[in-house]
Amino acid sequence: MIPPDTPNTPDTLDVSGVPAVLRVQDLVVTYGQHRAVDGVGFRIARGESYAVVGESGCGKTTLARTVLGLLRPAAGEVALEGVRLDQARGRDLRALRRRVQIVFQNPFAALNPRMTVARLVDEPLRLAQPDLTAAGRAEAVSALLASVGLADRFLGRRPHELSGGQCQRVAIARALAMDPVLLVLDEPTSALDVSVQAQVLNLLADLRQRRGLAYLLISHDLGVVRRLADRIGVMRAGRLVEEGPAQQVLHVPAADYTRALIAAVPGRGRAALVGGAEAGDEAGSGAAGGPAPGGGARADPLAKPAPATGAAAVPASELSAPSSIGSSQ
Ligand SMILES: Nc1ncnc2c1ncn2[C@@H]1O[C@H](COP(=O)(O)OP(=O)(O)OP(=O)(O)O)[C@@H](O)[C@H]1O
Repeated sequence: MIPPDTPNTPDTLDVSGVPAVLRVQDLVVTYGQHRAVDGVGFRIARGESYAVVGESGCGKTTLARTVLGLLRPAAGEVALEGVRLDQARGRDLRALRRRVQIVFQNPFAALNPRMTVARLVDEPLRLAQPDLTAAGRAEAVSALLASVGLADRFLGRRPHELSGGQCQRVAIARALAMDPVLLVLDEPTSALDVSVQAQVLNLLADLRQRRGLAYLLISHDLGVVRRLADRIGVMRAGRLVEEGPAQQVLHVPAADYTRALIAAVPGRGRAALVGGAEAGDEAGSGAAGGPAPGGGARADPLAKPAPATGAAAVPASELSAPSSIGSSQ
């Protein structure tokens, strides 16, 4: 058991007096001489959704991989519910890593094509609740699928027999099976058809409310950010250049760089960002589903292997076996 980071000064507590779900402080992550994350700090409270936005290469993925315990920082701290992830090793690290799950951009790539939906959701459940009987797990799988809007008739299907939106729902159910406190959402809708983007955004918004989950959202798409984020951190060249409540950052940005980012959102996307319902909603769903500015489909960046000379990767032996992070890449 790892002791909580010491001491819990008021500075490390959120407003409710409990440790923040995620606290990142003075974080530095390097690839050789290159500081991909350079002194970043922020915190996410229970049930809060925090978006990190910034152009390609600013360090969002590196930050996410470090929060997931896949990269070791060169300096600074990452704490989950007051427990230092950056200092954890072995079994403690694996236990902590289960508390943070990720939903990847491309749900097809994130699911083993040979497994049925039932097995895909059962797999992380076995890890999270090893004492559950087979009957208990079957019940739990059904309940998890129901929570993401999929009926039991999907249990026997494989990923190629599902739509993109259904695949993403299965990926979300897998993540939920680990009973996380924090979900990292890596461009969770940008590989999906526009018609289903809004549905998945609604599901994510709904799950957060129902389960009190916290989100770390990584996105190029300011329409998605507007829909899901309570607060926004704007990242540039490894640093946070602005942070604040979503409405404030999107409507009265303080930094020139943020203004430039918003100005770069083209046509409909910009309307979705600043205009509200009529501009970005999908069929009255209440979600902004505009296309990502510069955020078209791309390979899952979190899945890329760490280079031999790069940031310190956490050894494979310390990664928990098949989680929605592990086997899905
Ligand atoms: N494995 C690596 N080895 C060396 N340099 C890397 C590696 N991964 C990322 N970098 C560099 O670190 C910086 C941050 O990259 P990162 O992938 O974190 O950015 P990003 O904001 O997630 O970009 P994108 O939105 O395109 O995914 C970039 O300059 C990138 O070239």
